[in-house]
Amino acid sequence: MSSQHVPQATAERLPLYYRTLQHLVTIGKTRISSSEFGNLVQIDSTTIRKDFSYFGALGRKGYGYDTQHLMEFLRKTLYQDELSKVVLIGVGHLGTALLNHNFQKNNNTKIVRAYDVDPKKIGTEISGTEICAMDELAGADNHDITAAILTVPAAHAQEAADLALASGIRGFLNFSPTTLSLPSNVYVRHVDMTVELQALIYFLNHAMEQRNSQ
Ligand SMILES: NC(=O)c1ccc[n+]([C@@H]2O[C@H](COP(=O)([O-])OP(=O)(O)OC[C@H]3O[C@@H](n4cnc5c(N)ncnc54)[C@H](O)[C@@H]3O)[C@@H](O)[C@H]2O)c1
Repeated sequence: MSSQHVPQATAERLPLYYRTLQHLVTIGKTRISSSEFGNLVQIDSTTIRKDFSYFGALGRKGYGYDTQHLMEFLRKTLYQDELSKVVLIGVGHLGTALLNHNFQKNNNTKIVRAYDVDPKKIGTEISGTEICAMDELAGADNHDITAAILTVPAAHAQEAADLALASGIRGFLNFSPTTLSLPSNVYVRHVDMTVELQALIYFLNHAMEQRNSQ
């Protein structure tokens, strides 16, 4: 990313911008205004212009944004021109679904190995990805692995993360409903559909209350 400090909220919106631009390029739309783009991603155009301004002059007044140029810029910014290898830990219901999906629409991220403690699963494959024993994780050289996806029961998330950390992994996408205690140079993102749904329900009800009071 650019050397200028990019706020976390901006960085978190970039993948959505990138995915939308990929779609626009695919359908042959060559340029777009910030307000039109805002309608597509449901973010106000001021925020969009501010987000892009952190990266220099990406658009032109009166012209808008060149979709191909912006998409290529974001691809580099998001490191999508390199293959990111990840591992998955915990091959249960959720882990199996993620392995079957394996980022098929995104050629730049791949689950290269999975780990579990269940002897019945170890040594088998799901959609071509081998399931290895957890015991092998600590000894594995995972320095080329960008991140670990944690889909283990909450009670085992910390021990699984510690083993992954010992093997050199510095990024975690944690689906287990628990907080992890990890060094400050490790980056963790939590994914929780319950939290997302609660936020959605709150916003829906809040919007309804506001409409009723008008
Ligand atoms: N974030 C979300 O929105 C969301 C949604 C669904 C489930 N979850 C969470 O994801 C996790 C997995 O859910 P699930 O339904 O797939 O569970 P599951 O019980 O079907 O699968 C868990 C898997 O983890 C393995 N496992 C247990 N201990 C392990 C360890 N120490 N190391 C490696 N593997 C281990 C088990 O053998 C099993 O294969 C749970 O923590 C659940 O709460 C989160």
